[in-house]
Amino acid sequence: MTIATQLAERIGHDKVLGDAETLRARRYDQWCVKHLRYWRGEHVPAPGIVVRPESVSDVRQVLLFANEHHIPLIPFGLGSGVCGGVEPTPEAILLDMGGMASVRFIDETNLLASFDAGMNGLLAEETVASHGLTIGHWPQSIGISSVGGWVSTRASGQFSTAYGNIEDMIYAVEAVMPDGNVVTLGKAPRAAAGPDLRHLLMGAEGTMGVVTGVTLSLRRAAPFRQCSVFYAKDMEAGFEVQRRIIQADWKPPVMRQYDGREVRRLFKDFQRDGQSMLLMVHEGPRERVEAEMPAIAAIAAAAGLEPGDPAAAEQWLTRRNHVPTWQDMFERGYVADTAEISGTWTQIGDIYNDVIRDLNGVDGVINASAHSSHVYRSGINLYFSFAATFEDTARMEPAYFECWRRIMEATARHGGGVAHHHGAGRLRKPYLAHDLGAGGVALLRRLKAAMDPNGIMNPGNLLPDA
Ligand SMILES: Cc1cc2nc3c(=O)[nH]c(=O)nc-3n(C[C@H](O)[C@H](O)[C@H](O)COP(=O)(O)OP(=O)(O)OC[C@H]3O[C@@H](n4cnc5c(N)ncnc54)[C@H](O)[C@@H]3O)c2cc1C
Repeated sequence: MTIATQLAERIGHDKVLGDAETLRARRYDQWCVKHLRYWRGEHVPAPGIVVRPESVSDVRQVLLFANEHHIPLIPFGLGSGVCGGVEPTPEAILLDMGGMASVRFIDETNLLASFDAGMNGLLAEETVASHGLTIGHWPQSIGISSVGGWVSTRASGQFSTAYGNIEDMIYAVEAVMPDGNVVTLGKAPRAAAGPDLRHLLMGAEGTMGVVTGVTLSLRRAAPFRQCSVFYAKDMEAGFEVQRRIIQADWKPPVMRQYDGREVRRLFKDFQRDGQSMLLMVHEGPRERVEAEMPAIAAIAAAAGLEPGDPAAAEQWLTRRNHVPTWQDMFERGYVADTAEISGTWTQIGDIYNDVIRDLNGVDGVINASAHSSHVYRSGINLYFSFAATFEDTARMEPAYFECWRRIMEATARHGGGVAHHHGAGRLRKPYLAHDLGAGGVALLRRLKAAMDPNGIMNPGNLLPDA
C-alpha cells in the first residue's frame, strides 16, 4: 500500500492530495532564494504528498503514521515565512494547516479568543474587531499568515512597542507532539507551575510538534488615534530620542525611524535634506494620547529634533502592507531582501554603521539602508534592506548570501541579537549559535531529541547542521 493510501485510510481520501498542481504550490514559502532559483529555471523540489487535516484528531493520525514510518513531516501555515522554514523533499509529507481555520470562541469578558492554528491572521483580527476588540498583532503579512505560523515563528507586529510581540499575547497553545500526545499549554492569566512549556512551541518553526490551536489575549479597540513625525540629523540622534521616550515610560504603539535613504525611497514627498525621520502612531484613551503627544514633543525638542508633517505617518498607515513580489524585483534586474536584528541602546549605533558599511562593500550592491520599528526599554531592532544588481543572474544568489553573512556577523560582533522576528529557518541556522551560544544550541538539540526522537519534524530546519 502506498503512503497516500495508508494516510487516506486514516483520515479520508479528500484530505490527502497528490495532484501535480497542489504539490507544485507547496514547494516553498516566501524565502527569496527559493523564488530566485525557480525564476532562474532551477529545479525546486515539491513534497511527495500534501495532507490537509480538518481536526486535531486528523493531525494526530498523520503524526502517529509519520512517526511510526520515520517520514519527514513539514507543517505549513500560510507559507509567508521568509527564512526557508518550508523546504519539502519528495520523501516528505507536507501538513497544510489551512483546512483548520475556525474560530473556537471569543470571550468578551476575559478578553480571550481562540482559533484553529490555520486561521488567517487578518480574518482572526476582523472577527474580534466585529466585537470592538483587537488582537493588537499587526505583522506586515497579516493577510497572508496564520495564527499558528505566528506562534511557530515567534512573530512581531507593527504595533508591538505598546502591545508586545506574539509571546506577550499567547494565552494558551494546543499542539500535537510526534508521539501523538495532545497538549494544551497555558490555562491561567499567569502561572508559576514549573517552566513555561508554551515556549517549546514558540519559535520552534515546526521542529518540535504541530500547533493546532491558539488562544490569544485581546484588548479593547483603541478609541482614539493621532500621529506625529520628527526629523533627526542622523540615525544615532533619533535612537537617543527613542531611548528617552521609552525609558520615560511613554509607549506609542508604533515608533519607526527611517534613515535618509529610506526616507528618500519610501517618503518622497516628506524628505528633508537626507535627514532621518521618526514617525509615531499614538493610540488609546483620548486623555492618555493627549498627555503623551506634548510630553514626547518636548523630549524630541530638547534633543534637537524638528517636528514634521503627521501626514507622513498617515501615509505609512495606508501603504504599510504593500510589498512588491520577488519576481517583480528579479525582472527589474536585482535581488533584494530585508534582515531584522536587535541590539541594546549602546550597541545599536555601531551595528547600524558597520552593517551599512559592510553591505556597501559587497560587489553589485546598489542599496543598503535601514529603519527601526520595535522599541524596548533595553534597546531597539533594526530592519536592514539591501539590493544588488547583476547582468549575470547567476551572481545574484552568492551576493545574497554574502549580504546576509555580513549583516549577521556585524550584529554579532557588537553583541546584538541576529534575529528579531522572522525566525531562523534554513537561512539563519548557521548563525543560531550567535544568539543561543554553543551550550544553548546543544540544549536545543537535546530538547529536540527528547520531543522528536525519530527526527521527523521539519528536518533540516532551525538547528544548525551537526
Ligand atoms: C511581505 C511579508 C511581510 C512580513 N512581515 C512580517 C512582520 O511584520 N512580522 C513578522 O513577525 N513576520 C513577518 N513576515 C514573516 C511571516 O509572515 C511570519 O513569519 C509568519 O508568522 C509566518 O506565518 P505562516 O502561517 O505564513 O507560516 P509558514 O510560512 O507557513 O511557516 C513558518 C514556519 O512555521 C512552521 N509552522 C507553520 N504553521 C505551523 C503549525 N501550525 N505548527 C507547527 N509549525 C508550524 C513551518 O513549518 C515553518 O517552519 C512577513 C513575511 C512577508 C512575506
